[in-house]
This record gives sequence, structure tokens and C-alpha cells, in this order.
Amino acid sequence: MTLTLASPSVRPDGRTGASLSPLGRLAVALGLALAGVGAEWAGGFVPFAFAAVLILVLGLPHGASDHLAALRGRPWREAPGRLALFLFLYLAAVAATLALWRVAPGVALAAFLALSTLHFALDDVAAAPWHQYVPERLARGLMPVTLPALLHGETLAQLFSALSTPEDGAALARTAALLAPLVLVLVLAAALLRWLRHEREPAAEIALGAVALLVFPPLVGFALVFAPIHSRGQTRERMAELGLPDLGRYLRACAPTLFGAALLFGALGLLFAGGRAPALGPLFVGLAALTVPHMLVTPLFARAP
Ligand SMILES: CC1=C(/C=C/C(C)=C/C=C/C(C)=C/C=O)C(C)(C)CCC1
Repeated sequence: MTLTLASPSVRPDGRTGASLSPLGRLAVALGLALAGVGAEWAGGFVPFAFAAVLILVLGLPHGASDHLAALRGRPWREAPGRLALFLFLYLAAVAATLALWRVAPGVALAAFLALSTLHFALDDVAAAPWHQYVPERLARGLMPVTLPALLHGETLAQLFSALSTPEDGAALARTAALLAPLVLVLVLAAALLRWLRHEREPAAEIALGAVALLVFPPLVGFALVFAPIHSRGQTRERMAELGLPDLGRYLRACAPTLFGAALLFGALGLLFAGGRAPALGPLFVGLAALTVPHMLVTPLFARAP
């Protein structure tokens, strides 16, 4: 996903440049936050639908190019073996995640949250060596899974329980609540350090992201951070890596994966609309399982020669 159609550029600190002005980005963020307020106000199924649409429409495209990243820009005909191995490992990781979730849902959810923390910490401060910006990496990694516990502990525990067991869900939500004050300190330190370096945009991004995660209920807060920060940044980096300078070309290159995803989620949408919705727990587990190879398998191929 990206909020702009202009070509990406890579800044000296390794992050892709935003072609929207900082004020433009702020306006988009405020617009999304207002839409989130509207969704909360409407109540019922609307906040869930808002989070789902934001995560899928704006979030999906950054993972849709995993196979292209694994091929490192080469046409698949030049490296069919590499593509086959990648797809095999990708599907094996999905299957292993689903199997673990079946036998030990609490362990699977805890591992998924830990892996996601690492993923956000490594990717959301792009390209700088991993040991730079350590407080910021910890803050960005831990924010999405801990801050909702401060003001929405009960909802978070319910969501975690739906994905595991009531005991494991409650224990994970308590762990998140224990870590949250420390994460808030890290957020303040990270935003302040960026501000002192006159890097106002990342400072605002961290601070506003933390506010969204504190104020909104967990799913809406997560969608508001995941889509415009993680997904947007990663899509722009992929565009730069693959030499696809505009969003239209990038989306065309990912068309087969996006088409498959559209079919899958369109079918799920129809099931929901027809009142034959699959239980949310298994649906979330399926989505989580799809992100595991994105976090574990793609980096192996995308970084190797
Ligand atoms: C399970 C769960 C949560 C965490 C979701 C995470 C951590 C998703 C990670 C996605 C990734 C890493 C995508 C990669 O592209 C919330 C929203 C805190 C609360 C509701 C239940």
C-alpha cells in the first residue's frame, strides 16, 4: 500500500522518501483517524470492517510482492528452481504455523506476537544498521502489541483469548499491560531523540502512532498504525528495490497475487454478508499464518544473492 502515486526515492538514511509533504501525510493520517472515530461511533460490525478494509486494501500490497523480492527482480524463467523452493518454504511455513496453532494455540500466539515485534523493529527503521536507533526499534516493535493493553485491556484479552485459550489470552494481555509503561518511556525517548536531530517526521510518526494505539480499540488502532506506517514504508521500499518506480507498475507486477487475495477476501466478504461468516478466531489465525512466511521466509531469499 502507499498513499501516493509518485515515484519513490531512497534517502541517505535508507528510508524511502515520501512524495507527499509532511503536512499532506499528517492530513491523510488525521483523515484516517477521523474515519476511525466515525467507525467507532457507528459501532456494531463497522469498526471491525474498517480495520479489515484498511489492513487488506492498504496493507496487503506490501506482502504481495514477496515472490518478486525473492527473485530479486529477475524474471521467474531465469530462476524457476529458486521460485519453486521459495513457494515450497512459504507454504510449509503457513502449514507449520497452522499446525502449531492447533496443538498449542497459546504458544503459537505468543510466538507470533514476538515475531511481529521483531519484524516491525527491523523493518520500520529501514536500512540503517540494526544496532542503530535501538530505543526506537524497541518502541516501534513493541508498541502495536503492548500499548492497547493500557486503556483497552479487557478487549485485548478477549481478542487474544479468541485466538488461543481464555487463560493464555488473559496471561498475554497481562504481559502486554506489564510491558506497556516501559514501552511508553521508549516511545517518548525515541520521539524526543528524532525531534532533537530535527527529524520531525519520524518523531511525529512514532508519537501519533502511539496515541492511536492508546486511544482507539485494539483492532482499529493497529490498522491505523500498520497501514500508513509499516505497510506504506515497506511498499515504497519494495518499489525501490524492484526498480518499479510507480504504484501502477508495482501493482501490475503483483497482479497475480493481488488477484488471488481479492478472490479469497471477496469470497469471505460474501460469506459475511450472507450471514454465513466463518468464526473470527480461525479467520484471524489464517491471516496470521499467512504473515509468518512473509516475516521468516522472504527475508532469507530477499537478502541472499
Ligand atoms: C493478534 C492481535 C493483534 C496483533 C496483530 C499483529 C501483531 C499483526 C502482525 C502483522 C504483521 C507482522 C504483518 C506483516 O506484514 C492486535 C492487533 C494487537 C490485537 C488483536 C489481536
